[in-house]
Amino acid sequence: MHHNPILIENLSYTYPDGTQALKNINLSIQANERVALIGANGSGKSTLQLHLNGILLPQQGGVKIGRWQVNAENLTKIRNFVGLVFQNPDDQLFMTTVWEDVAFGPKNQGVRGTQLRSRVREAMAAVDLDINDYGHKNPDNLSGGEKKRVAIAGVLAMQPQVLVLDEPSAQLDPRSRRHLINLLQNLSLTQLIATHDLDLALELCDRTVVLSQGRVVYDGSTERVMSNPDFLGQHSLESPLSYSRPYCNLADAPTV
Ligand SMILES: Nc1ncnc2c1ncn2[C@@H]1O[C@H](COP(=O)(O)OP(=O)(O)OP(=O)(O)O)[C@@H](O)[C@H]1O
Repeated sequence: MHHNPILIENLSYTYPDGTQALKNINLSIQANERVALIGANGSGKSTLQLHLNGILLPQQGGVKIGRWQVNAENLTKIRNFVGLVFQNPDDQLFMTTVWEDVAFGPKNQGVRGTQLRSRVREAMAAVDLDINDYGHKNPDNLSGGEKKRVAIAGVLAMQPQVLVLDEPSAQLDPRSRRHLINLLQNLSLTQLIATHDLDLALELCDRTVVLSQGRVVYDGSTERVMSNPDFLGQHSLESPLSYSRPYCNLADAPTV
């Protein structure tokens, strides 16, 4: 039987202080789909993503990852299946060298020896970090964008089926951002990308889910929602640059 990699049904979540962060979320994502998750600050993007590898467990409703319900018993399977890249790489990097950090996940999965070394080498190459230049560095001493790339490499090294990214382009300079976009475009993995970078969403994702105050208020074509400034404005979002600047592509400008 075929299972979608992500299936969320009637999911609600309230933090201990009473903040209702998710309200009856329904979302189904197919294999190899790349979906953008957008919404203003506090709309619930991170809370939703934390449910996808069981850092938060459903209070009401359910989350299925492949064949498995997200619950305490299935956590190991879920975490091998879903790689989550946090918004802040400092929450993810804690070893004393970049090499050890990238190796941490696969080591935990029991990978050793040559296989481990090639996992680390390939994951670092994917994020364009030279293993000879960066392998021995202490992650604490890297720039924000470099840390982000190490965090992504650490997740890729576990060879997940689903990649969940929380604001992957934040802190990246334009060239690293471009590299990241190319990387994500070339990965044949199911991806859910929470982002404020709506141009990145437009470029990478045919489908966008918009959250507003804990609810899904849109699930459909990225082009369609991005070209609707009124709808975006109602949910405290701004049109991406590529739509708000009519002639950013000089070839489209009228000739006088
Ligand atoms: N640990 C927590 N305890 C209480 N409330 C929380 C906690 N974490 C988040 N919240 C609240 O839950 C709501 C959703 O927050 P969440 O971090 O999921 O939003 P977000 O869409 O990821 O925002 P951002 O774009 O700022 O990252 C917000 O109202 C937030 O204040």
